[in-house]
Amino acid sequence: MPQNNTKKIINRLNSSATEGKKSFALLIDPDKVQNLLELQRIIHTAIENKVDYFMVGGSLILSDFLGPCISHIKAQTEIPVVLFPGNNQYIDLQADAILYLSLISGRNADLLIGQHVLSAPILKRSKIEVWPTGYMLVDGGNKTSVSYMSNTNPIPHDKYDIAMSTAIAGELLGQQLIYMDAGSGAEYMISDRMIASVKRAIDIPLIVGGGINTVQKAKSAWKSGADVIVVGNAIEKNPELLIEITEAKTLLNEQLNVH
Ligand SMILES: CC(C)=CCC/C(C)=C/CC/C(C)=C/CC/C(C)=C/COP(=O)(O)OP(=O)(O)O
Ligand SMILES: O=P(O)(O)OC[C@@H](O)CO
Ligand SMILES: [Mg+2]
Repeated sequence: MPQNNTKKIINRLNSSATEGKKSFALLIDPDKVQNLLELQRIIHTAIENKVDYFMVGGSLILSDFLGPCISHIKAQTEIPVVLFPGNNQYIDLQADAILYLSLISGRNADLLIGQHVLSAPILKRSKIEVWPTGYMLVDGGNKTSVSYMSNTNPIPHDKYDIAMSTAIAGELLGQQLIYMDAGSGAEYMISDRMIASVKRAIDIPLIVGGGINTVQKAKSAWKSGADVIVVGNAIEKNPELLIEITEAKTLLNEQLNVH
């Protein structure tokens, strides 16, 4: 059975990026959801404030909440749910799309191609949109779950040329998105200068995440060139931040004259 070739959601993401419209993805880690009531509260706030994407996933998922998280969101909204899997076990085909991550900042063959071989047939048979994504870890000051679990060295925080060359290589290899991540709960987010140099070098959308924990950091990531920012930890700690960030996004898009 063929893959869904229409790829409506990534096409929309591409158009927004081309127009310069900024987007916001809320990352939900199924293991951090205490109960369905709490999940319901965050989903409700996210829908009310019109987040652009839900991302669901983690480096290590121990709970049985991945499926219920996705079905709860899907039951209430058309906002796309995008899987953000740490490995081929964390796939749930109820999601609308999957970040098909290849960890191009690392030299771990399993995360460059191994997990893909294991998951390719099931994805090919499904209707989920598969988004080929060059995933780049950048040092954010502390050891994060993703750097430990991936057993790779992140790109040093101030090595702009390495980041730029890696992103270009990803694009030339056919990746459709670049995701630069300082890792969940990073001490410091990716620098404005690195975001700007990567954005200038590529013609595909740029997703930035890791350590974005204030509205100022969200704005500076967008202004530096991120098309989509991803926030997880900080909203788990303070759900009000979701409202502030979505307001800042609306304002910025108005200033940029993109709606
Ligand atoms: C192709 C398929 C099916 C999987 C790809 C697998 C790859 C390449 C993964 C890259 C390495 C990795 C472990 C990514 C996980 C990134 C992720 C979902 C991070 C979310 O945050 P956590 O790392 O769970 O942070 P916490 O410590 O805050 O829970
Ligand atoms: O949890 P935070 O630090 O917001 O990071 C989000 C995401 O980029 C992690 O992979
Ligand atoms: Mg996690």
